Amino acid sequence: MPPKQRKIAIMGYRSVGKSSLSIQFVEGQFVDSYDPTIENTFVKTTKVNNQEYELKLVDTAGQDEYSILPTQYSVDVHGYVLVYSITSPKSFEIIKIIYDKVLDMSGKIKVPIVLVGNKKDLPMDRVISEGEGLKLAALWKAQFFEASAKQNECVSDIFHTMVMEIEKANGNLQEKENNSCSIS
Ligand SMILES: Nc1nc2c(ncn2[C@@H]2O[C@H](COP(=O)(O)OP(=O)(O)OP(=O)(O)O)[C@@H](O)[C@H]2O)c(=O)[nH]1
Repeated sequence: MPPKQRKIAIMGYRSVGKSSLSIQFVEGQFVDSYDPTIENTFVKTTKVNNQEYELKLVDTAGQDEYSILPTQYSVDVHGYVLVYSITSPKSFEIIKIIYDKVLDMSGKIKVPIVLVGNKKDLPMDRVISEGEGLKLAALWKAQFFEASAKQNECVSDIFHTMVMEIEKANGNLQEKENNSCSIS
């Protein structure tokens, strides 16, 4: 069977680690420098539940409360990874605004979403508790992970779960992959 093609947009406030998560997943490395993204696309083939997928990741420019989402982010995007940093209260506020905008733009009541609290390798700087992330994800009925792009913790789980959420939304029920990262 040919790989199924799926497009995933990665969104969130500036500097939360959108590029780092994408690069860690696609290239298996972490670069400890900060280079603000304009927009980048990464492609990676991966297997989920014995099916090959060609994932196109759209690493977006960081959004803030004033950003107007380009309509291209609703065209043929199958799912959204919404990222905040556990070290940034602002990024947690902004992710709620982005969620509303994504839903508005899509015109649907539910779109496949995975919520990610990144930078969990910085416990001393933590300001957003796991419980707060979990509560927000429950409100959205979305899957939730805390992750570290730096330490490659739970990164591939994010994207595999995203694929399963997309399949679920398409009416293709999937068996849950065993994964120790999922918080519910
Ligand atoms: N400690 C730690 N630092 C991280 C992690 N992920 C990203 N960073 C750092 O945070 C900074 C921003 O990371 P980026 O991946 O560029 O963030 P971004 O969300 O793509 O930023 P924009 O392009 O401005 O939207 C960089 O200095 C990264 O090295 C992580 O999991 N842990």
